[in-house]
Amino acid sequence: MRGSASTYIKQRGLTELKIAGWGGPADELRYGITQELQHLIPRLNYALRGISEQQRLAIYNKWNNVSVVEDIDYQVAIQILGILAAIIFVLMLRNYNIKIYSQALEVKNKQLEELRGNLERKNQQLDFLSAHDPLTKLYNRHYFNSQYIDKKQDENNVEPMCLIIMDVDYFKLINDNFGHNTGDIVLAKLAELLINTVRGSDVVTRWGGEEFIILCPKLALQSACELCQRLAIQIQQTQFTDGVKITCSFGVAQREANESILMCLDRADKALYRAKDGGRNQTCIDTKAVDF
Ligand SMILES: Nc1nc2c(ncn2[C@@H]2O[C@H](COP(=O)(O)OP(=O)(O)OP(=O)(O)O)[C@@H](O)[C@H]2O)c(=O)[nH]1
Repeated sequence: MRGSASTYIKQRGLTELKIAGWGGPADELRYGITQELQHLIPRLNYALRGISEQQRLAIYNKWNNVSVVEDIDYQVAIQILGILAAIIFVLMLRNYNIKIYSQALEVKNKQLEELRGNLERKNQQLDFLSAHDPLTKLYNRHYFNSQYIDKKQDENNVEPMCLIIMDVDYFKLINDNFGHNTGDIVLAKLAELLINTVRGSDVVTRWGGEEFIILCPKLALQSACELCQRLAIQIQQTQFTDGVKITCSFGVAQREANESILMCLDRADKALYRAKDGGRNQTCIDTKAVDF
């Protein structure tokens, strides 16, 4: 078979054919024989054993023209290595880019977090400013209006509720005699005194320049008047600043059934007017609802 493959290769001119495998000269010499000639086998074997190694190689080379090429295709290996290196490089580049991007994202996130915190603080400040008076830190008129005047009140609420309007007497003189700054200090201290004296549930509002409203839920008229007395005494006893002493006038009204807070406030205001008219430093009460 080997002889015929070799002949076939020669006949066809397949001299460039490369066969991977092993078929070196160490191969034993073999022969094929037809059945009729079997009696020649012992003699042929004897003849084969008598062939020297050199002769064997000569026979082999004559009939076996297949050369063994131990060929490793370095070009393919280099190409594969190149592709692998390129893939590794691309992956490393991608990882590097992801790392840089993540770091930049982290910085941006931190900045965003700071901005969010600042915005939240600013919003809280804005919320506070929209509801409070900056000088006294009490609720402002806008807050009182939105919470108690504009909002529909619960008409079925039968709990007593009182409104007190308090105004500083002759406050203009304090400004005139001691200066506007001193006037501001007096107002801020007065606000502190009010907050420290009323109950936690009472709502103290700076209604205007030196005018304040105290909304007292679940408080009967008598108790509201007593609160005014307590406040009047404390205010008279307080040294506000630089020996400045003040007095205040109070108007009180208890909310009638189904009466709006605005109407009740109007009655309290009228009572305050009477207190001022009656000589100041006193409390006046309005007991009946007013028709508009
Ligand atoms: N310092 C200071 N003064 C203020 C402020 N708001 C209003 N005022 C002053 O408060 C004074 C109020 O004066 P008036 O309305 O005449 O009342 P009054 O002098 O208290 O007199 P009666 O209320 O009638 O007892 C004015 O001089 C205002 O300029 C403020 O925020 N700070």
